Amino acid sequence: MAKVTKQMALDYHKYPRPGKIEVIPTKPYATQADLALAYSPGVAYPCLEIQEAPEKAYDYTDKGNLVAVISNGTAVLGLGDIGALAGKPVMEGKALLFKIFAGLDCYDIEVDEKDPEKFISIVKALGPTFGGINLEDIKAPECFEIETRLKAEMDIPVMHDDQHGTAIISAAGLLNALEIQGKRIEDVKLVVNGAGAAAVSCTKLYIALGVKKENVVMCDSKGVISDKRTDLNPQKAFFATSRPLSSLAEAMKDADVFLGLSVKDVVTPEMVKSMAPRPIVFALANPDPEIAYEVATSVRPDIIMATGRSDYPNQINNVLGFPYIFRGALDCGATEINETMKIYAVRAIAEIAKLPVPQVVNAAYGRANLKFGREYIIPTPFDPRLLTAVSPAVARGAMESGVARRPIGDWAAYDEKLLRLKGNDRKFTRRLNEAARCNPKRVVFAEANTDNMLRAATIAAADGLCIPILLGNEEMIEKRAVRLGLDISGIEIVNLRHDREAARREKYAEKLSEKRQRQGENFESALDKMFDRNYFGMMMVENGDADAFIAGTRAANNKTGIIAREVIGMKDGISHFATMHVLETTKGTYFLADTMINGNADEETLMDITRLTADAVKFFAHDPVMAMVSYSNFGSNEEPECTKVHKVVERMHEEFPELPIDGEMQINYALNSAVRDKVFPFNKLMGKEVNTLVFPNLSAANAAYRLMLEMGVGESIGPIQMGLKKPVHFINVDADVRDILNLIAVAVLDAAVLDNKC
Ligand SMILES: NC(=O)C1=CN([C@@H]2O[C@H](COP(=O)(O)OP(=O)(O)OC[C@H]3O[C@@H](n4cnc5c(N)ncnc54)[C@H](OP(=O)(O)O)[C@@H]3O)[C@@H](O)[C@H]2O)C=CC1
Ligand SMILES: CC(=O)C(=O)O
Ligand SMILES: [Mg+2]
Repeated sequence: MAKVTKQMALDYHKYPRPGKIEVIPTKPYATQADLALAYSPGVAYPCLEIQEAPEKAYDYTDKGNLVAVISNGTAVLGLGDIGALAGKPVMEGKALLFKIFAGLDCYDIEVDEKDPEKFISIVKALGPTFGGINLEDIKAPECFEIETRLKAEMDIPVMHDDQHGTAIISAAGLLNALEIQGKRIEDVKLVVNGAGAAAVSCTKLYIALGVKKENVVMCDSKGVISDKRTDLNPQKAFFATSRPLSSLAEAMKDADVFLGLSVKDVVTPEMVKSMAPRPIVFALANPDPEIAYEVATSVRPDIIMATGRSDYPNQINNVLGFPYIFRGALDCGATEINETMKIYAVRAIAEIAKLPVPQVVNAAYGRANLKFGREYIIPTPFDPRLLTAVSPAVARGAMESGVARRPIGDWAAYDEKLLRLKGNDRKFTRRLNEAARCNPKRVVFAEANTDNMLRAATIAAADGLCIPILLGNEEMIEKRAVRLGLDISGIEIVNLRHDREAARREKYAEKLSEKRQRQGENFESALDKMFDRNYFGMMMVENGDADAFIAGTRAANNKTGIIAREVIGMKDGISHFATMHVLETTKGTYFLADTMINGNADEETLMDITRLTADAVKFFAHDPVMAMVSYSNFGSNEEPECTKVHKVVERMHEEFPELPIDGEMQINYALNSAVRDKVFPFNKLMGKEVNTLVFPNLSAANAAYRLMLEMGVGESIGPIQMGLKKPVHFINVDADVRDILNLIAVAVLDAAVLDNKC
């Protein structure tokens, strides 16, 4: 599982633009008429409708899909009172999670106000904007009063996630952990460390699920909460014990369950050793738990251990709950999030962990075999079933408890809606990365001495995406890593110019000269070439010492392309290689070729590009529907540039009659099937949506994909090399880390398919 360094986290937040979220319009805005509808004068009509009937805000605005994450920064993660502004990255993070996991729009709102009364009135005044309010990282005891008042005074669901989100997720984990450990909830002795927002709510929910209050001991920063203490607020006083316990260590003796929602490192190995047989330890302080996972599991092999971290098994983090809880609540117009809804959510989450784990989840966690048990008591945040299980459960809970203003009638249609939502978040890119992680391959980075390549290689290694081999001078690479704050320990570095590589250089030179003797290559000239990182790196792939090769941020692609032809060679029956870009847009996934290599493609070259593109689209498990793009339509212009495309279309129809391909055609006809089918009813793509565009030349293809990217079209993957015998890929000079990571995934998958293993 991925380990992150400080530098990786800072870079992630800073590049390519600061922060993690943006606002994207959902309606057309291109014309004067659009603007007259979006704003004045047209906008006045929905305003007046809403004035007359306020519930119409759910029809005419984003209110029903919009959540606010609101914090005053007084208890941010386990970092304490770091202030509203410093908490913003956490709140932006939650906004991102709302969007990607549940399709909910979300604004993060950091309020610089610690006075509960003033904070309440600020949040209350924001009510008209939102469909729900997620209070976050507000310290106890103020959070209790704040939440209680806002719930009572607002007509939309308000939930303090640190209290109830944590309670719901950890309760689901607890039910499953008890089942595995063979303990009954009514019998267990529970020790809770922390008596703040999260701890109080978790313990109350556990009691609602069956834990006996007299079996609970709670501690705060001053020690055991006993009935002798005079400094207790009402929430703490509720849990005060009469047992004569003076410390956490004493309380932990013979306890069945420990729940930590406090601060790091307050639990010792001795305390865990003293617990009852088959103990359960939830050490949930973030980012560092009350006791480290390795330490607790090493002293008690019979333990079930959970933390709030993603880099250990059993992550109990409220991300498993809040997106889906708010989704369900908003979709049925719930006025609140109540106990019934919470308990329904607990049971739904707990049940998912017992079902067989989908491959995408295993792949996301680099695991082959997640299975209900000691190291898997709770679903992982990447489990796509959470949305379709938890949101309907929450909505049913709302309806049964009578708080749903817009009850769901058609559950099948609701499931459909949720399934559609699941498909919206960079599906292609995610699947690509998940598939690559199934079978990570050895990837040579010829340009490990550039910042972005080194960053990408390090992330890919940590993420289990590939096994990087860095080409270059160890000292320089290590210095660069230190400067960038990257942890490259365990990553192989090959200094191809060093004496210790002499034997390998000679072996590769022999192979290359043998292969190319009839092109005038002798051993000496080949040996010279082995001092060049591109030759050496590609020879590693050719010789089986690596599975894939990546370069390009430094070298001109046409030069590396020539080397690739010499070293790797072309696929059978193909004379030209080419590149394709995949673009993920809000309209769907598109494949564009040739975006990078063939300057003036003649008919033969275009034929190769077209064949290769059809195969490459199939490689990505898509059915190609191909338009051959030009500035003329089906022979309407007889310029050589158009007839070239026309002839390729004819040849493709002859050679591949089953392949949906047509042209030449202008881009608007390619992308608008209704207009195309109306104007050219004879076209062979009738009723089909084109997903693959082959351009007549490099200028057009390159300009098209770059134009779309500059216009903010979304994620692009490429350039994906097509036509060489082995996975050798060249990235753009201006590639950022994300581009390189995507291309690594392509290269790994390419290598895995060559190996026939994935
Ligand atoms: N994994 C997850 O999903 C979640 C984890 N958390 C984590 O739980 C922790 C608490 O969060 P939250 O409840 O929001 O914060 P609060 O500020 O509301 O509560 C913190 C509590 O920890 C207690 N505490 C501090 N130091 C110690 C100590 N040495 N021994 C015992 N108790 C101590 C405080 O005691 P006192 O009352 O005396 O000040 C207080 O009761 C944080 O680390 C947070 O990251 C929170 C939510 C979700
Ligand atoms: C996860 C979370 O909300 C917290 O640690 O505060
Ligand atoms: Mg929190």
